[in-house]
Amino acid sequence: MATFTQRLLNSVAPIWERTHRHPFVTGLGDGSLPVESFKFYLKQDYVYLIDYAKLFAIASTKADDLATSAKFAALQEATLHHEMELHRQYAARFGISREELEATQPSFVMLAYTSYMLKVAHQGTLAELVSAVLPCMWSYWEIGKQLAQVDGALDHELYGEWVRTYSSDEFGQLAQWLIGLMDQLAEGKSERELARLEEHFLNTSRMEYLFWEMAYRREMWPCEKN
Ligand SMILES: Cc1ncc(CN)c(N)n1
Repeated sequence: MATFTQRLLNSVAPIWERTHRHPFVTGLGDGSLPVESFKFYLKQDYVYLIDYAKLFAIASTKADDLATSAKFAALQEATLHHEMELHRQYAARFGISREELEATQPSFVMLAYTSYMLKVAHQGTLAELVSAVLPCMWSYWEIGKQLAQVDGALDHELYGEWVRTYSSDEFGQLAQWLIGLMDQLAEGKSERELARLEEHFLNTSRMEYLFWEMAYRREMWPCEKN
Protein backbone atom coordinates (compact mmCIF):
# COMPACT_ATOMS: atom_id res chain seq x y z
CA MET A 1 0.00 0.00 0.00
CA ALA A 2 1.21 3.49 -0.81
CA THR A 3 2.48 5.52 2.14
CA PHE A 4 0.77 8.75 3.14
CA THR A 5 3.77 10.79 2.00
CA GLN A 6 3.51 9.17 -1.45
CA ARG A 7 -0.09 10.32 -1.54
CA LEU A 8 1.09 13.83 -0.59
CA LEU A 9 3.73 13.81 -3.29
CA ASN A 10 1.27 12.63 -5.95
CA SER A 11 -1.15 15.39 -5.00
CA VAL A 12 1.41 18.14 -5.63
CA ALA A 13 3.40 16.58 -8.49
CA PRO A 14 2.47 19.26 -11.09
CA ILE A 15 3.49 22.08 -8.71
CA TRP A 16 6.78 20.46 -7.80
CA GLU A 17 7.55 19.79 -11.47
CA ARG A 18 6.88 23.44 -12.24
CA THR A 19 9.13 24.42 -9.36
CA HIS A 20 11.96 22.29 -10.74
CA ARG A 21 11.62 24.12 -14.06
CA HIS A 22 11.48 27.60 -12.51
CA PRO A 23 14.28 29.85 -13.87
CA PHE A 24 15.51 30.62 -10.35
CA VAL A 25 15.99 26.94 -9.67
CA THR A 26 17.46 26.00 -13.06
CA GLY A 27 19.62 29.14 -12.87
CA LEU A 28 21.17 27.93 -9.60
CA GLY A 29 22.21 24.80 -11.47
CA ASP A 30 23.55 26.25 -14.70
CA GLY A 31 24.83 29.51 -13.19
CA SER A 32 22.46 31.71 -15.22
CA LEU A 33 20.65 33.09 -12.15
CA PRO A 34 21.15 36.87 -11.90
CA VAL A 35 23.21 37.66 -8.79
CA GLU A 36 20.77 40.42 -7.78
CA SER A 37 17.95 37.86 -7.59
CA PHE A 38 20.14 35.59 -5.49
CA LYS A 39 20.94 38.44 -3.08
CA PHE A 40 17.26 39.26 -2.81
CA TYR A 41 16.52 35.60 -2.10
CA LEU A 42 19.29 35.39 0.49
CA LYS A 43 17.87 38.24 2.54
CA GLN A 44 14.26 37.07 2.33
CA ASP A 45 15.27 33.51 3.08
CA TYR A 46 17.22 34.64 6.13
CA VAL A 47 14.16 36.18 7.75
CA TYR A 48 12.12 33.20 6.55
CA LEU A 49 14.50 30.90 8.43
CA ILE A 50 14.15 32.91 11.64
CA ASP A 51 10.44 32.00 11.66
CA TYR A 52 11.10 28.52 10.34
CA ALA A 53 13.40 27.77 13.29
CA LYS A 54 10.60 28.81 15.66
CA LEU A 55 8.31 26.21 14.06
CA PHE A 56 10.66 23.48 15.22
CA ALA A 57 10.62 24.88 18.75
CA ILE A 58 6.81 24.71 18.71
CA ALA A 59 6.97 21.18 17.28
CA SER A 60 9.31 20.18 20.08
CA THR A 61 6.73 21.23 22.68
CA LYS A 62 3.95 19.37 20.85
CA ALA A 63 5.84 16.09 20.51
CA ASP A 64 4.51 13.15 22.54
CA ASP A 65 7.82 11.47 23.21
CA LEU A 66 11.25 12.62 24.28
CA ALA A 67 13.12 11.35 21.20
CA THR A 68 10.85 13.32 18.83
CA SER A 69 11.01 16.39 21.04
CA ALA A 70 14.82 16.24 21.07
CA LYS A 71 14.96 15.75 17.30
CA PHE A 72 12.93 18.90 16.72
CA ALA A 73 15.23 20.78 19.10
CA ALA A 74 18.16 19.50 16.99
CA LEU A 75 16.41 20.65 13.81
CA GLN A 76 16.03 24.11 15.28
CA GLU A 77 19.71 24.12 16.16
CA ALA A 78 20.67 22.94 12.63
CA THR A 79 18.57 25.71 11.10
CA LEU A 80 19.97 28.48 13.30
CA HIS A 81 23.59 27.39 13.21
CA HIS A 82 24.15 25.50 9.96
CA GLU A 83 21.59 26.52 7.39
CA MET A 84 21.61 30.19 8.40
CA GLU A 85 25.40 30.13 8.55
CA LEU A 86 25.35 29.37 4.81
CA HIS A 87 23.36 32.58 4.34
CA ARG A 88 25.66 34.57 6.63
CA GLN A 89 28.68 33.40 4.65
CA TYR A 90 27.09 34.31 1.33
CA ALA A 91 26.09 37.67 2.77
CA ALA A 92 29.67 38.32 3.89
CA ARG A 93 30.84 37.66 0.31
CA PHE A 94 28.40 40.33 -0.88
CA GLY A 95 29.38 42.80 1.86
CA ILE A 96 25.99 42.43 3.59
CA SER A 97 26.35 42.52 7.38
CA ARG A 98 24.53 40.21 9.82
CA GLU A 99 22.58 43.22 11.10
CA GLU A 100 21.46 44.10 7.59
CA LEU A 101 20.40 40.51 6.96
CA GLU A 102 18.38 40.40 10.16
CA ALA A 103 16.76 43.76 9.48
CA THR A 104 15.41 42.64 6.08
CA GLN A 105 11.90 43.93 5.49
CA PRO A 106 9.68 40.95 4.72
CA SER A 107 8.19 40.64 1.27
CA PHE A 108 4.51 39.79 0.88
CA VAL A 109 5.17 36.18 -0.08
CA MET A 110 7.70 35.55 2.68
CA LEU A 111 5.30 37.01 5.27
CA ALA A 112 2.29 35.10 3.93
CA TYR A 113 4.26 31.86 3.86
CA THR A 114 5.66 31.93 7.39
CA SER A 115 2.44 33.41 8.82
CA TYR A 116 0.52 30.46 7.41
CA MET A 117 2.92 27.92 8.91
CA LEU A 118 2.97 29.70 12.28
CA LYS A 119 -0.84 29.73 12.35
CA VAL A 120 -0.97 25.99 11.67
CA ALA A 121 1.74 25.42 14.28
CA HIS A 122 -0.13 27.34 16.97
CA GLN A 123 -3.64 26.13 16.17
CA GLY A 124 -3.13 22.64 14.75
CA THR A 125 -1.89 19.23 15.83
CA LEU A 126 1.71 18.09 15.48
CA ALA A 127 0.69 16.18 12.33
CA GLU A 128 -0.69 19.39 10.83
CA LEU A 129 2.47 21.28 11.70
CA VAL A 130 4.63 18.60 10.08
CA SER A 131 2.48 18.51 6.94
CA ALA A 132 2.89 22.29 6.61
CA VAL A 133 6.69 22.36 7.05
CA LEU A 134 7.43 19.19 5.09
CA PRO A 135 7.51 20.78 1.59
CA CYS A 136 10.24 23.18 2.79
CA MET A 137 12.64 20.46 3.67
CA TRP A 138 11.61 17.81 1.21
CA SER A 139 11.41 20.03 -1.88
CA TYR A 140 14.82 21.63 -1.13
CA TRP A 141 16.36 18.20 -0.86
CA GLU A 142 14.78 17.17 -4.19
CA ILE A 143 16.00 20.39 -5.80
CA GLY A 144 19.49 19.93 -4.32
CA LYS A 145 19.70 16.37 -5.68
CA GLN A 146 18.43 17.43 -9.09
CA LEU A 147 20.89 20.31 -9.36
CA ALA A 148 23.78 18.14 -8.18
CA GLN A 149 23.32 16.17 -11.46
CA VAL A 150 23.87 19.27 -13.59
CA ASP A 151 27.37 19.46 -15.04
CA GLY A 152 29.53 21.80 -12.99
CA ALA A 153 26.74 22.81 -10.56
CA LEU A 154 28.46 21.44 -7.46
CA ASP A 155 31.64 23.36 -8.28
CA HIS A 156 30.08 26.59 -9.42
CA GLU A 157 32.02 29.47 -7.92
CA LEU A 158 28.93 31.17 -6.49
CA TYR A 159 26.02 28.75 -6.40
CA GLY A 160 28.02 25.55 -5.81
CA GLU A 161 27.92 25.93 -2.04
CA TRP A 162 24.13 26.22 -2.13
CA VAL A 163 23.83 23.06 -4.24
CA ARG A 164 26.28 21.14 -2.03
CA THR A 165 24.38 22.10 1.12
CA TYR A 166 20.92 21.05 -0.06
CA SER A 167 22.07 17.88 -1.83
CA SER A 168 24.18 16.77 1.15
CA ASP A 169 23.58 13.55 3.07
CA GLU A 170 23.19 15.55 6.30
CA PHE A 171 20.36 17.58 4.82
CA GLY A 172 18.86 14.47 3.19
CA GLN A 173 18.84 12.61 6.51
CA LEU A 174 16.88 15.40 8.18
CA ALA A 175 14.39 15.42 5.31
CA GLN A 176 14.02 11.64 5.45
CA TRP A 177 13.41 11.74 9.18
CA LEU A 178 10.61 14.27 8.71
CA ILE A 179 9.07 12.21 5.88
CA GLY A 180 9.11 9.12 8.14
CA LEU A 181 7.56 11.08 10.99
CA MET A 182 4.77 12.32 8.69
CA ASP A 183 3.93 8.72 7.80
CA GLN A 184 3.90 7.70 11.45
CA LEU A 185 1.71 10.61 12.48
CA ALA A 186 -0.75 9.89 9.67
CA GLU A 187 -1.33 6.32 10.89
CA GLY A 188 -4.85 5.74 12.18
CA LYS A 189 -6.08 9.22 11.21
CA SER A 190 -9.54 9.62 9.69
CA GLU A 191 -9.90 10.57 6.02
CA ARG A 192 -11.07 14.01 7.14
CA GLU A 193 -7.88 14.57 9.11
CA LEU A 194 -5.70 13.25 6.27
CA ALA A 195 -7.41 15.63 3.85
CA ARG A 196 -6.52 18.53 6.15
CA LEU A 197 -2.86 17.45 6.16
CA GLU A 198 -2.97 17.21 2.38
CA GLU A 199 -4.35 20.73 2.19
CA HIS A 200 -1.50 22.16 4.29
CA PHE A 201 1.03 20.28 2.19
CA LEU A 202 -0.55 21.65 -0.98
CA ASN A 203 -0.66 25.21 0.33
CA THR A 204 2.97 25.31 1.41
CA SER A 205 4.04 23.62 -1.85
CA ARG A 206 2.34 26.51 -3.62
CA MET A 207 4.13 28.95 -1.30
CA GLU A 208 7.47 27.34 -2.14
CA TYR A 209 6.81 28.00 -5.82
CA LEU A 210 5.77 31.57 -5.09
CA PHE A 211 8.90 32.13 -3.00
CA TRP A 212 11.14 31.30 -5.99
CA GLU A 213 9.02 33.51 -8.20
CA MET A 214 9.12 36.41 -5.71
CA ALA A 215 12.91 36.14 -5.40
CA TYR A 216 13.45 35.86 -9.16
CA ARG A 217 11.39 38.98 -9.78
CA ARG A 218 12.70 40.69 -6.62
CA GLU A 219 9.16 41.53 -5.70
CA MET A 220 8.46 43.01 -2.26
CA TRP A 221 4.71 43.64 -2.44
CA PRO A 222 2.33 43.44 -5.43
CA CYS A 223 1.15 46.94 -4.48
CA GLU A 224 3.69 49.48 -3.30
CA LYS A 225 3.02 52.39 -0.94
CA ASN A 226 3.55 55.10 -3.54
C1 LIG B 1 11.65 29.25 1.36
C2 LIG B 1 12.49 28.11 1.85
N1 LIG B 1 11.98 26.85 1.88
C3 LIG B 1 12.77 25.85 2.36
C4 LIG B 1 14.03 26.04 2.80
C5 LIG B 1 14.87 24.88 3.32
N2 LIG B 1 14.93 24.87 4.71
C6 LIG B 1 14.50 27.33 2.79
N3 LIG B 1 15.75 27.64 3.22
N4 LIG B 1 13.74 28.38 2.30
